[in-house]
Amino acid sequence: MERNSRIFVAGHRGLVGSAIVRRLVEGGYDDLVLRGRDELDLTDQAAVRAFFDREKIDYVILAAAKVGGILANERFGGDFIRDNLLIQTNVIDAAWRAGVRKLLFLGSSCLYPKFAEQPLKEEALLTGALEPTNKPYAIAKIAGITQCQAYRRQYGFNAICAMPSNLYGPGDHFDPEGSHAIPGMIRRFHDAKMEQAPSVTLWGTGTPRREFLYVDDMADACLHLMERYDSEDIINVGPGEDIAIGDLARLIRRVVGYEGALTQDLSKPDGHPRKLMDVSRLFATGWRPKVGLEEGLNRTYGWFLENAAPPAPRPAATTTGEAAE
Ligand SMILES: NC(=O)C1=CN([C@@H]2O[C@H](COP(=O)(O)OP(=O)(O)OC[C@H]3O[C@@H](n4cnc5c(N)ncnc54)[C@H](OP(=O)(O)O)[C@@H]3O)[C@@H](O)[C@H]2O)C=CC1
Ligand SMILES: C[C@H]1O[C@H](OP(=O)(O)OP(=O)(O)OC[C@H]2O[C@@H](n3cnc4c(=O)[nH]c(N)nc43)[C@H](O)[C@@H]2O)[C@@H](O)[C@@H](O)C1=O
Repeated sequence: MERNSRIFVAGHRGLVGSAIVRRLVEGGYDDLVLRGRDELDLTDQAAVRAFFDREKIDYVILAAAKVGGILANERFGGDFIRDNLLIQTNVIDAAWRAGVRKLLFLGSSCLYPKFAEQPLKEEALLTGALEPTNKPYAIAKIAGITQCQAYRRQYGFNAICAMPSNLYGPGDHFDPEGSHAIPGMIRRFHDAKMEQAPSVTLWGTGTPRREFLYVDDMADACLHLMERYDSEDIINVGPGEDIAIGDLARLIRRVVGYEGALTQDLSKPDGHPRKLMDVSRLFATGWRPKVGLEEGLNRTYGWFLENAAPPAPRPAATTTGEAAE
């Protein structure tokens, strides 16, 4: 990608999209095309076609999608499959029709079978039953990968597909119910600290393991792949190490500075028992992550405090009716 290329970052306000914009600006790319959902609804095929006809885009990084944690995926599967099929089908097709030179599509490690051999090689895709909690989302994403591969074979369209591990960092969503594990736990430990609550509830058994990549490393990997990767084969993107959810919770408790107890809500789903990916294909291209989990959590909590923390609870009124000191 040349510094003056016209680059459309779809989903530029999201966790990944905003990190990609930061990384592009840092790299001196000065012709970024950014459209929020309010300006361009990517589920609207006519609007997407008209946008690509008008804007003469050179490169597309598709970081727009309907995304959420395990509970949101379990509860709103219709939204997840519909919106993701529409967004990706519209953008990939319109980009090809408009002569876009290269497009990056983002899958996810949760597309792999629930019980595939670990660490997960890219060849494991479609070799076994999916995890039920995010099957609608996973089926949509697998369709997106298949569309990219079919457009490369039939039309010579240079679309590549990355499979990110779980991601976290500045710009994440901290809603305690709909978010992913790290932002959800940061929010709950923070709220418990502010309210001096005696304990925090952990979803599920805490035994599943997850691989977490800091979002600025993800953004760096996206640019690396846009510059160096032109294969139809999917490519895993992650740090190549994972952590048990229970250990993650204790680490986040320390980062937030909460001193209460941990309880479990076994009514919440565990999801995949593990989905550690084999990242040797990525590492063979010379890329490595830079931000470890504890450092990433500290940076994320700092961003949360600056940008997303709810107002501190008002001190309880004293008997004289004035606020306590
Ligand atoms: N977060 C994670 O742990 C992982 C994410 N991924 C993938 O990375 C990509 C980005 O995810 P992430 O950044 O976390 O998601 P976010 O929810 O943070 O961002 C998604 C973005 O897509 C935009 N969007 C959603 N629907 C539409 C629409 N109809 N029209 C236009 N824009 C739309 C949102 O806009 P708005 O802000 O207006 O809602 C938002 O900016 C996705 O493809 C996801 O599948 C893969 C693995 C892990
Ligand atoms: C990212 C990727 O993968 C996602 O699936 P997931 O990895 O299972 O998502 P998750 O981060 O929400 O949960 C991870 C684990 O953590 C446990 N857990 C504990 N406490 C909280 C908690 O407070 N919130 C959440 N969300 N999970 C918690 C939770 O029970 C589960 O065992 C897809 O939805 C899909 O979005 C996708 O692409």
